Amino acid sequence: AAGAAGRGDTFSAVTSVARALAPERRLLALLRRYLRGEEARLRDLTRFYDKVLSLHEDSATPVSNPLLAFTLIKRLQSDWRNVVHSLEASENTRALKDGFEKVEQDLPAFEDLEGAARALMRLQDVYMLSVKGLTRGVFQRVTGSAVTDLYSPRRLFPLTADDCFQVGKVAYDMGDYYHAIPWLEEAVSLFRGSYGEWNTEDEASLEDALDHLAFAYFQAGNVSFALSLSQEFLLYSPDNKRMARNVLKYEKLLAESANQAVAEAVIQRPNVPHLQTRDTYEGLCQTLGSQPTHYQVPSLHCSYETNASPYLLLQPVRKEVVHLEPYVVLYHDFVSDVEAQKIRGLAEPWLQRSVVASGEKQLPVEYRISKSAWLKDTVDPMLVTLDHRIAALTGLDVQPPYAEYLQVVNYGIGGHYEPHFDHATSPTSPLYRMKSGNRVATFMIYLSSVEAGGATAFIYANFSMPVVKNAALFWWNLHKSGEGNDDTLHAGCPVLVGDKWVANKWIHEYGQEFRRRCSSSPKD
Ligand SMILES: O=C(O)CCC(=O)C(=O)O
Ligand SMILES: [Fe+2]
Repeated sequence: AAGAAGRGDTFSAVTSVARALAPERRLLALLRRYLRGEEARLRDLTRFYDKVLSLHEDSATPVSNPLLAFTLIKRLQSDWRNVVHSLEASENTRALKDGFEKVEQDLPAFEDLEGAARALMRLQDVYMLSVKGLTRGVFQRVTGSAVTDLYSPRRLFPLTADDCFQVGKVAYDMGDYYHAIPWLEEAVSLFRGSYGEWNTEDEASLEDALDHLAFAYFQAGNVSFALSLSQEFLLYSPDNKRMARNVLKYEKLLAESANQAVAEAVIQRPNVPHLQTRDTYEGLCQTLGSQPTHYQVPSLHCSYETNASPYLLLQPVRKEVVHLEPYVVLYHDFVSDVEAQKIRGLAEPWLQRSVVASGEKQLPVEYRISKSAWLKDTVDPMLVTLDHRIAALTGLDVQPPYAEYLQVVNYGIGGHYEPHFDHATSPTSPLYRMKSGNRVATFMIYLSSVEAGGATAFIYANFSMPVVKNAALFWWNLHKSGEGNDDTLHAGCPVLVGDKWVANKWIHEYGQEFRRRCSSSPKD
């Protein structure tokens, strides 16, 4: 089916995560059938066992009874053989495995596990969340001694030792010990607490977690932690030669450095090269909605926009000027709940992993985690109505090719769009293929609310807009001269909790000549 999540394509949109509930329900039905089968089998074995046992427990078992003698011989010659060689257990297992194979092509792939683990680490970084808290199922920011709940879930979903191990392992395998350490710490501490209990579904054990954590500490320059974790490992697996060699190596290193003062290595968060603006960006994501209000800036105001349009005179839209340079406005209740839901529904079957322009190509990237779909006006008459409304509000021509089709976006787990420009910054950009110039303006509609996170942050303009369901955000990307306005650098913050949907209408330069006068001053 169109839009069905392929393997490795589940984590990048919350809708596709939701779709993964279906195969799990099939697996549950399969396991229930298996358990019923095994219960029946064990009940029958228990019946046979009890029957034979009762014959033996009767001290006066009269072997002289020819009937009893016959059944004893029959049991030993035939019954026991049938019991021991019964195929039922393997038939039950076979059915379980065959059923699993049928579901298998619909299951998330390793890329999904990696993507979901990286999402947790991204949320941990951007919102300064405590890993210990996340493990317990809470979203807490810990700064010094202050603990703030960023979101209080109605029900806690704590993580297991093996869950934490898998997150840590994804970081570990990328050589990212900064993130590997806290997650493996949680894994070790949870595995210690339940030592001796084994869960069938677990991939890892206390030994695995100790092994990885010891090496991560060693890589991070903390030899004494690496040593004590390795020694603990040897308590459980004394015959492991590799670990015994590591212990000797760590002891030697510590003895050598005992005379010199060792500076405790402080491990740095891995740097993302394309994100120089990281600190500002993350600050804006954390302080959701830090836009100045009109009380602070008198020229920012609220009004009912009619724009002399007959359409808007009938139904004015409440307009809030959010920022002046660059000029950003928010139109409240631009769509209704029904319209927002309709647009999401129209797009859903066509959602594909979002791409970004990279040179002349379009590629999926780690810094944009979402799925999106393009909706032509011909898909539904409601989209034409929407275009008319955008045109009435902005005074711009949004007919193709002067504007792009509507791009509907659904964010994934920790989904985000790191700081970027909507307009092309290189003459070879695929955006110019429409031959109607650059993206002069963005009209972005919030089609959902979110529980936490997911604000739209304007980095250089230094404000962020929290998701306001049904509202639309408008801004000019280009100066009147046609030059890109660098102050429009903006981002979609990672979604902490929720299913975030937006729709973009990108309006191009051509066609607007008489609607927005040009100017040779780049400042306009
Ligand atoms: O989701 C957001 O808040 C921003 C989205 C955005 O900037 C984009 O899609 O170009
Ligand atoms: Fe954007």
